[in-house]
Amino acid sequence: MIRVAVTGAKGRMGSTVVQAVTDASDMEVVALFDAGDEITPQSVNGAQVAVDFSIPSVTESNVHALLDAGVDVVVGTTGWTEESYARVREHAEAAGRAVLIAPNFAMGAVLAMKFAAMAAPYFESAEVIEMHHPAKVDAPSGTAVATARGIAKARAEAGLGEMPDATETDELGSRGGRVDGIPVHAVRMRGLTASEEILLGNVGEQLVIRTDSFDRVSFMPGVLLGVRRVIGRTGLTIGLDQVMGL
Ligand SMILES: NC(=O)C1=CN([C@@H]2O[C@H](COP(=O)(O)OP(=O)(O)OC[C@H]3O[C@@H](n4cnc5c(N)ncnc54)[C@H](OP(=O)(O)O)[C@@H]3O)[C@@H](O)[C@H]2O)C=CC1
Ligand SMILES: O=C(O)C1=N[C@H](C(=O)O)C[C@H](O)C1
Repeated sequence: MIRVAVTGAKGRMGSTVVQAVTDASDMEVVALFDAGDEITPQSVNGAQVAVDFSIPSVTESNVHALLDAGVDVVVGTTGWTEESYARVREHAEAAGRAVLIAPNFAMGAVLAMKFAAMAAPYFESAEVIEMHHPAKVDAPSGTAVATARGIAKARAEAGLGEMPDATETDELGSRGGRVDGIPVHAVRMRGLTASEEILLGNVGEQLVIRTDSFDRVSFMPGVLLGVRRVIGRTGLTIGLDQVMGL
């Protein structure tokens, strides 16, 4: 049995993870953490892997505390930067432990990011629209940032230049934010859970890649896969695709 701790255990995602781990035949929940609970070598209660779905402002410090407690970590919380990745990579390597950080654990979203990067070199224009429930505290979504970065990297490697855009005035920021030059638009709407549309355009054609999570159970197969695959690794892995052989 894999002994699992969950941080952010009372949250929307954390409580769904607790149920999924409880239902998995090869795992058991051994520790739960929420705001105010201290993560120590004692309080992790022998956990081998922790799953963090907390909040962007605390996720990095949770990961450092979990590594200090001798636990590998699977992270779904957003808000990571190149600098925080670097600090965690260094800590995990020094500790001989593993951290897997994934902006999205839903299979559809993981594949949509992959397909977008594959398609990007063949289209003049690319924009990302992410759509989420109104209780989400961060924008743009971690998934949209990762999608845009993947598109930008693929465009750069293919030698593509600036996208066509004649906009001269945009006082309201209507053209969206830019992630590595790719426009990203965020919608917050009652009724939604998590959706993303990637629009790619050429003269006379458009490709739309869309992924929808209608329920948080959609993230659970990926989270459980991450728990199983993080064991035995060392250092930092970014993206579920990296442990899926994609
Ligand atoms: N990678 C993926 O596939 C997915 C990622 N996410 C991301 O996961 C994160 C959580 O989302 P969601 O579950 O909707 O958010 P919630 O706000 O529902 O849950 C966050 C939980 O973390 C708790 N918390 C606050 N501080 C701490 C702390 N120091 N240590 C441990 N727990 C703490 C909160 O407690 P309190 O309310 O008392 O402050 C709350 O219970 C977000 O960043 C979201 O973007 C979401 C879905 C999928
Ligand atoms: O807050 C959410 O709900 C989600 N957050 C992640 C993100 O920011 O990409 C993953 C998914 O979109 C749901």
